[in-house]
Order: sequence, then C-alpha cells, then structure tokens
Amino acid sequence: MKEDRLVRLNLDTWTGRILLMEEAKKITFELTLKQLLSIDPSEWTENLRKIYMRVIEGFFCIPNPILSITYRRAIQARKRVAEALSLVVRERRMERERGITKNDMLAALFESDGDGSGIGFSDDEIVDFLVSLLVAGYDTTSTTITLAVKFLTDTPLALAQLKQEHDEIWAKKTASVSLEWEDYKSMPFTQCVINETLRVSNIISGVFRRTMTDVDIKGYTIPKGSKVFTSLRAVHLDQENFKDARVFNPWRWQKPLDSSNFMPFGGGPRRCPGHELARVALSVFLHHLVTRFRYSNISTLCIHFRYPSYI
Ligand code: HEM
Repeated sequence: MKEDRLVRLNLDTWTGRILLMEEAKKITFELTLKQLLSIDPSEWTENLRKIYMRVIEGFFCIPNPILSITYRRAIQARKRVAEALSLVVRERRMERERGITKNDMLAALFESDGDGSGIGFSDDEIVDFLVSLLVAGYDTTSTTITLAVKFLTDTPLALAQLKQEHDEIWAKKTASVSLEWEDYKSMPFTQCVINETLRVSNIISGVFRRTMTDVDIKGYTIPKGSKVFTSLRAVHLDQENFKDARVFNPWRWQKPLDSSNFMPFGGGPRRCPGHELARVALSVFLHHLVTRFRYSNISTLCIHFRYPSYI
C-alpha cells in the first residue's frame, strides 16, 4: 500500500517530542498528493503545503479582501497553489500523449468524459477539482487522526486492545514488508476506534441540503425549496441513539448498530468520496504508532477548535 510507505517515512523522522496535529497534517497532505497526482514527498510538496495552509486560513476569516488581510493572503495563495498544480497537470497531459500513464486520480480525470459531452475536463476544471479535494481531505483527516490518538490515550484499555490487534499483524511481517489491503481488512477493533472517534468528535458537524418537496417532520412542514442544515452531530450525540453518547466507547461498535444513526461522511449521492481513503490513512497511521512507539501526553493544554459549532 502506498499509504504504508509514506506513513513510515514520516514516523521514521520522529524523535523526542512531536506536535501530533502538525505531523498529522503533513502526513495527510502527502498522502492526498500521492493519491491525486502520484507525487512523492519532497521540498516541493512541503513548500506547496505551506502556501496551501494560507488558503485554509482564509476559510476562518471575514470573507472580504478589504477588511481581512488573511482573506487577501488566502486568495493569493489559492492562485499560487493552482499555478503549481496547473504545471503538473500540463506536464502529465504531455506524458499521456507520449503513452505514459499512471494509476491515480489525475489519470482518472483525464479519462473521464466529464458531463458526457465527449469533451472531457479542461485543465482549469481539473485544477479546480484537485484544489477542492485537497481542501476536503486535509483538516478532516488530520484532525480525526489527532483526536483518535487523544481518545486512545485517555482510554488505556482501548489502546491496549488496539495495540494487541496491530501487534498480531506486525508479528506476521518483517520490518521491510508493507501493509497490504488484506491487513487493512483485518483490523476490526481499529474500525471500531475510528467509528467512535468520528461519532464523538464529528469533524463535520452537519451538511446542507435543499428540500425537493414539502417535508413533514415532527408536526412541522418544511416547504419545498428550503435550505436545511442537517446536524450530524445532533444525531451522533443523541442519548436515544447511543447510550452514554458523550463517552468514547469503541466497544459499542462490536454489536450491530442502526447505520441510519451514523453518518460522519454524510449520505446519498453527495456522500464523501474520500471516506475509504480517510479510513485507510487512519488505520495505517495507528498501526505504525502503536507497533513502533510508546508515547505519553506531555501537554496539559486543551484542544481548541477553529470550527464554528452549530449545536
Ligand atoms: C475523516 C475524514 C473525512 C470526513 C469526516 C469527511 C466528511 C465529509 C462530509 C460529511 C461530507 C459531506 C457529504 C454530504 O453532503 O452528504 C464530505 C464531502 C466531501 N468530501 Fe469528505 N470527509 C473526510 C475526508 C475526505 C477525504 C480524504 C477526501 C478526498 C481526498 C474528501 C473529499 C470530499 C469531497 C470531494 C466532498 C464533496 C462531495 C460532494 O459534494 O459531492 N473527504 N466529506
């Protein structure tokens, strides 16, 4: 698995004290670039990430270029990221014309017929899509990685059980053999930990939808055409759906649960297309963390989130 090598490379550089959230962001960015464009980590990718972080900062400020310097910087950074990606896309198109193909998202976008007109996507459309994918997968996955480690650190029994699962996988391998898809599929308790992290911490607190017809719900009618915010967090933290809903309890996932009460990746045709990539990144990261490191939390700081909360 590509993810395995990249996570290993990153964790190999860890010595002494690390800032987990920062490391998780770096890993997530590298994994996403690898999936999208087959680009390996380098000075170029790290520089791109630094520019890109300014784009992300722009999401959390007043969206007005006159009032906010952060917003102005974000717009400039977005342009620079798009320019860098445009060069990659152009080069890859030329390679493709010479018969060189790769197995990644960009190759799939080149092959795609777009809207079915037979024309396919233009380079600008592809770049725009790539920037959106980088945004969608970056803070979500890296925050979930960080929170999973936090919950595990606070729940030693869960950490011990997770470690046992990964030690068993590790015992079947030598240090140089990477994780395979079958290994990923044999991590049932890890998936319980991931589900529970997503449920309790719920990075995306909800999704917007527009009603296509009048909707009757609990004695109220939401008229056709209304914009509705559906709070995933409200469902995930409802005591009626999950006993002791605010407690991190990965074992609850060992019994079948009503899947309609669990939608960390949204639902329907707009469901998050990166859900499996996020799960793989988390699983591979946790595997290497618990098999190769012993760690303790040396920070007493609270985690403060930049995200607005809807409930
Ligand atoms: C833990 C990590 C992640 C979480 C919790 C998450 C969650 C979500 C949620 C709730 C939505 C809205 C879905 C809906 O409207 O029904 C969404 C959409 C989306 N996500 Fe993720 N996501 C994660 C990781 C990723 C990754 C790694 C990628 C790709 C690299 C990605 C790409 C997208 C895209 C492109 C959309 C928009 C889909 C559309 O509107 O059709 N996400 N995600």
